[in-house]
Amino acid sequence: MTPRKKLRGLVAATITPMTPDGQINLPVIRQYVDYLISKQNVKNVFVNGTTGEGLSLNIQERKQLAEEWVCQGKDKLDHVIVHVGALSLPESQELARHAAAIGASGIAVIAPFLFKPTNKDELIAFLQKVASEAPAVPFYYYHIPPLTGVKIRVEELLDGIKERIPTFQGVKFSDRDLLDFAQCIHKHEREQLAFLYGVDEQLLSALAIGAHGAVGSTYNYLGRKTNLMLEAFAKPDLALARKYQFLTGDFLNFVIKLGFGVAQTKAVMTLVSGIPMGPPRLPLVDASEEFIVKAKAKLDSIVWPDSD
Ligand SMILES: CC(=O)N[C@@H]([C@@H](O)[C@H](O)[C@H](O)CO)[C@@H](O)CC(=O)C(=O)O
Repeated sequence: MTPRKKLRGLVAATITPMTPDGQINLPVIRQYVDYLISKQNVKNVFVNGTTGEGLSLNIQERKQLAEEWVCQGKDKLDHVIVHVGALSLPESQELARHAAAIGASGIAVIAPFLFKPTNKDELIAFLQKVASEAPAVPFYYYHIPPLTGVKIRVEELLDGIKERIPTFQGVKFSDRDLLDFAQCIHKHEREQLAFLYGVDEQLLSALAIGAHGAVGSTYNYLGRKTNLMLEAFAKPDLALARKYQFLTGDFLNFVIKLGFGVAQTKAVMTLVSGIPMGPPRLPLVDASEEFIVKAKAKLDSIVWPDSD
């Protein structure tokens, strides 16, 4: 897939649909692609990331999912970014070569998080070994310290990164440290990079400091509302943009208090889209019936500015 457009705007961190017995449910991807485009106005996806349970899948499953998204997204989606990070360097390299071979429009890599890099040079060395396996594919660093425990500041990581990784194209920044994020944007203003924010409930703050877009789980089912927030911000109509952020925040605040993670995201997506996302894979367990009832009631109670 040769991207015609720069990576901008919303990117859905895709969920991995599974059958009730826990196999990946590939036939659902076609419907999923159409749903994202027609109902959520989202035309970029990030496959096999956190929301996609990428690190809980085996290599074969990850390849099959990547292929299906690229194939079903052909001439429909703008970007299919495949997350190829793994704890094992050879596995990550194999996934990178595979993503290149199938025509993914980008690859992303998370920091290894069992044996962790202890400094910037160790992390770059790992990222470089993966990126070099796909020398014609844009490369994104996936920063998610709340899950990896790797807290190397991105601002420092990016210093000189282009010399080591010529395909470096940007960062998916899933952390609340907006000072670090702002410094990345500020220091690389002149380069054609994409700084994508990954804490959906704080996206408006990230837009204010120059985020080029966002990757997140909620854009699967709140993509249309979040796109209206982006439009309001661009106008600029900050009062309206805030309304959307407060309302999506109100929903997330509610479900986070109930206990919210990938399993619950799967349940909410099934509820909203009607597409069966199935159960999560252990150690995650299904969302409770009580959670689903309460989440639905909360979503139904929200009065959005565009439905006035
Ligand atoms: C920790 C986590 O899962 N963060 C999500 C957010 O989209 C998150 O679900 C959202 O902000 C709600 O808290 C994304 O940053 C993860 C993501 O993009 C991915 O699945 O690759």
